[in-house]
Amino acid sequence: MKTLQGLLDGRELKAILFDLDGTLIDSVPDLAAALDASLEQLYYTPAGLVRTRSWVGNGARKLVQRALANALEIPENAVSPSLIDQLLAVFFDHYGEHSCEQTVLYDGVYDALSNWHQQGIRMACVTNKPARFSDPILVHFGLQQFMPVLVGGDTLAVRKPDPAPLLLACEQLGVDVANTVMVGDSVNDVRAARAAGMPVACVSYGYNHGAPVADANPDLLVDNFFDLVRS
Ligand SMILES: O=C(O)COP(=O)(O)O
Ligand SMILES: [Mg+2]
Repeated sequence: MKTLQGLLDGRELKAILFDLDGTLIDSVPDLAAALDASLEQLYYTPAGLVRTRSWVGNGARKLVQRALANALEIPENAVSPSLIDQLLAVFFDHYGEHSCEQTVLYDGVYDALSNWHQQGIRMACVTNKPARFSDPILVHFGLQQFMPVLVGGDTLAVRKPDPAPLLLACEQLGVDVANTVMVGDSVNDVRAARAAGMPVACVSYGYNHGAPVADANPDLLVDNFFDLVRS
């Protein structure tokens, strides 16, 4: 079986970058509740959990754009920016108030991060979720003590699949890209890692727009964090 260390061709594993939604936390119940409350407030039909799950992963603006395309039954690129801005503002209010109510850590995440931390592995969170929502979630679940660096979807002008957020995380951790591995749940994480020049492991249980993340050909695919530690 391949290992995280084994992905580095003999170079030492010094850092791991983690995606947030669908990798460390199951956030869709809170995202869907906030999205549906926002849609209803503006007199659109609510979207529900299953649809919301398939829309997460490209940041809050895209989530809202996809919800509007669905509600108005028009293509995503035909949704007007002013409608997106309007729903996004309402969504931010709802999600900001209720981001940690139904959200849970996936099994094994806390202990795995604690273990790697004890081994001296440096860790960062690189998510497309805006930083002001991601930070309180990391604090709520006690993960901030293991991950001193957070690069959110609005930290830079670009987001995953652009490699820049991953490169910034390495810089802030003070670790070379050559000693770093990305762990995510979607094709965006795989593309960003490839473009940054680092190997990528994926969890199979995440979101990935409703498609199996195996299709994106990660270097390692695991079903849970226990396997990621064991591997
Ligand atoms: O789309 C989002 O807001 C979150 O995406 P993530 O999977 O990069 O954490
Ligand atoms: Mg994700």
